[in-house]
Amino acid sequence: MIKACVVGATGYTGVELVRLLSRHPEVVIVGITSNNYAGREYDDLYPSLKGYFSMKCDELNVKELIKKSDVIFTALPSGHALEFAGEIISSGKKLIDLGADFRFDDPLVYEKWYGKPFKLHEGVRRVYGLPEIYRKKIKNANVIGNPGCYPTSAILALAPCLKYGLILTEDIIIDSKSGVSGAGHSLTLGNLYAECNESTKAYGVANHRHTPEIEQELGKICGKEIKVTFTPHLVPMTRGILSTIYCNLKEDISVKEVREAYVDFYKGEFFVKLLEEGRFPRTKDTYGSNHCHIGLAYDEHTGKLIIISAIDNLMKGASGQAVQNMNILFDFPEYMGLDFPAIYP
Ligand SMILES: NC(=O)C1=CN([C@@H]2O[C@H](COP(=O)(O)OP(=O)(O)OC[C@H]3O[C@@H](n4cnc5c(N)ncnc54)[C@H](OP(=O)(O)O)[C@@H]3O)[C@@H](O)[C@H]2O)C=CC1
Ligand SMILES: CC(=O)N[C@@H](CCC(=O)OP(=O)(O)O)C(=O)O
Repeated sequence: MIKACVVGATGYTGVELVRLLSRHPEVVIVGITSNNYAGREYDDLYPSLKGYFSMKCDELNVKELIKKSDVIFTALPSGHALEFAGEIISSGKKLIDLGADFRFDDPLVYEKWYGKPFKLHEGVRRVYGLPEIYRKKIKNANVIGNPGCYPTSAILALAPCLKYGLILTEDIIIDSKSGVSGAGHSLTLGNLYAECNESTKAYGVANHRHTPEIEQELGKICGKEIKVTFTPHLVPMTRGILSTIYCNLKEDISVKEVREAYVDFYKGEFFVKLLEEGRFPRTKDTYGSNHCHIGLAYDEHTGKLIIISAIDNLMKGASGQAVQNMNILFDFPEYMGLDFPAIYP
């Protein structure tokens, strides 16, 4: 059994992590922290876990957490994990950060978009934690920068096309919709029921901070700099991300070849499912699961390839993916503790 701590256990991704880790056959949770609820019983705060997990929330004390754990998950607003990552790494323990602190190859990009100074600590072997692309590197890393939710949906959808050079790298448009849990549990006017129910809005238009993350990863896959148009939308549901992507298929490529490329790229991948021709993903089919569903269509009228992906933002978009990364780090089967379908309907 390995010992795990969750820092920021009372946020939406934190609760999802606790739900998953408390049922994981090879993990025991030895510490949980909260900012506002230190001293409170966890299953009092989250009755959904009554009978499964009970523990008092602690204030954050990094030294104490390091002493008792093998792996520390940080589910905090960006900027915090950077402050104590060095201490965790020098102790030989592993860090899986669900925020953005360790996602960027270029510190200047992180500093520009997240407004915090970046320093990479000595001994850090950092990796972008998208298992379907970086599995081998994840194995040897000690810090995992768990991907953002929108980037996970966009990168998994586009990776085969870019890897095999099937589309033009210009004019890629990513139109994404997210459920409100994507914004976390802090009180924000725009996320109140009366503001977002029966309403859909675009936000972060032409300047969302997931744009550079998506561009970094797509650029590495195809070996050249890439620019994308990315527009996120808030839709009135709790969980889920649906991304509809428009791109230009190269003239000599058939849609049959595209399908074959996806089948090949995701061969043996438990968590990524390519839907049959004519079928398209729905967030409902990934709700509560770690799966990503992908659908493909070719618009003969415009020559556009349309790729649609669906994930659960708290699962494949955050905590499920974090557990998948932990499984790789500790040599457990990748699907351990994640081997269940979506909740339907
Ligand atoms: N929600 C999502 O779908 C996704 C989120 N992420 C990223 O994961 C991270 C966590 O997100 P999410 O769970 O939604 O956020 P929440 O706002 O729901 O939770 C944040 C957690 O961090 C704690 N916290 C906040 N400020 C501090 C502080 N100064 N010191 C110590 N603890 C603090 C909170 O404690 P308290 O409860 O006491 O306030 C809470 O436990 C973020 O970086 C987010 O960007 C990534 C992918 C998807
Ligand atoms: C609906 C909603 O508000 N979603 C969040 C995505 C959160 C996230 O993944 O952000 P990080 O990159 O900071 O981890 C947003 O758009 O900011």
